[in-house]
Amino acid sequence: MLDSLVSGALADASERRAVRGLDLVEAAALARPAGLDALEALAPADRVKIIAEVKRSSPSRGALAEIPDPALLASQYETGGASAISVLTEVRRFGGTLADLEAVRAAVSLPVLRKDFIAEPYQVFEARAAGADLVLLIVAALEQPLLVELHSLIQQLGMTALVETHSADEVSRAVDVGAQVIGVNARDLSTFELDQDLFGRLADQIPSGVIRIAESAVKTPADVAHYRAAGADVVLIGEALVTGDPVATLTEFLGS
Ligand SMILES: O=P(O)(O)OC[C@@H](O)[C@@H](O)c1c[nH]c2ccccc12
Repeated sequence: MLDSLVSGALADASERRAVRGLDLVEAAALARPAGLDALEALAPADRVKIIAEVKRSSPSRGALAEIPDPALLASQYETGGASAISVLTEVRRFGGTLADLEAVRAAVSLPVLRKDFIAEPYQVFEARAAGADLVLLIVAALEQPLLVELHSLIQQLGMTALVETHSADEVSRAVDVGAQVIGVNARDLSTFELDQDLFGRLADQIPSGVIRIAESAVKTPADVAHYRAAGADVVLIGEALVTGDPVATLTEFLGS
């Protein structure tokens, strides 16, 4: 499944590139005002932080919410106390677009994450051109040399990579590239199985000084507390926020 998500995302990127070539996207990326400091926004604090996700659907859960106005949802996330906004830009299975990300960028003053299946430099330039401050890199989808290349391009463009892992081996690969932000996804992107205890098993392997993010499977304040107790600085939440009242849910989760 992960392979087909990546190849779909690359096919879509190559269609976009046929319309708007690498030179144009690169120029647009370089013309953007400097991005926001995601490392500062997500820095460990005496309370847990939340990255709130704009997510219409997913291959494992199907349709979640229509989200006719992603900018409005993102503003509600900001009001509710989110520290950053994640925007799914994958079209085929998640129903997102880069236009969603641009709209969100214009509506909030928080760092914005491009959540997609990034596997080539063109997609990184697109992210910056659309106003992203953070870009997701999924270790399981990338050979190490490509992970190194994309990670360094993200940094050169003044952005921060959220390097996503799902095993001890992947955490060491993330540490090897010098990741400053490491996520552990409770969902296995090949089988879609959830393991909420995976974060706790891997957290000790993430060096201190690196921001630790627990991703997926948060439905209740107790789930937030569970990840916090296991050492999460930040929790990334999608479904529970798009299917509930965003401000009330965030307020409740941040109080936990
Ligand atoms: O909706 P949830 O269970 O709160 O999960 C959010 C987020 O972690 C999930 O959307 C996600 C984590 N890593 C990904 C990689 C690609 C696509 C989606 C994801």
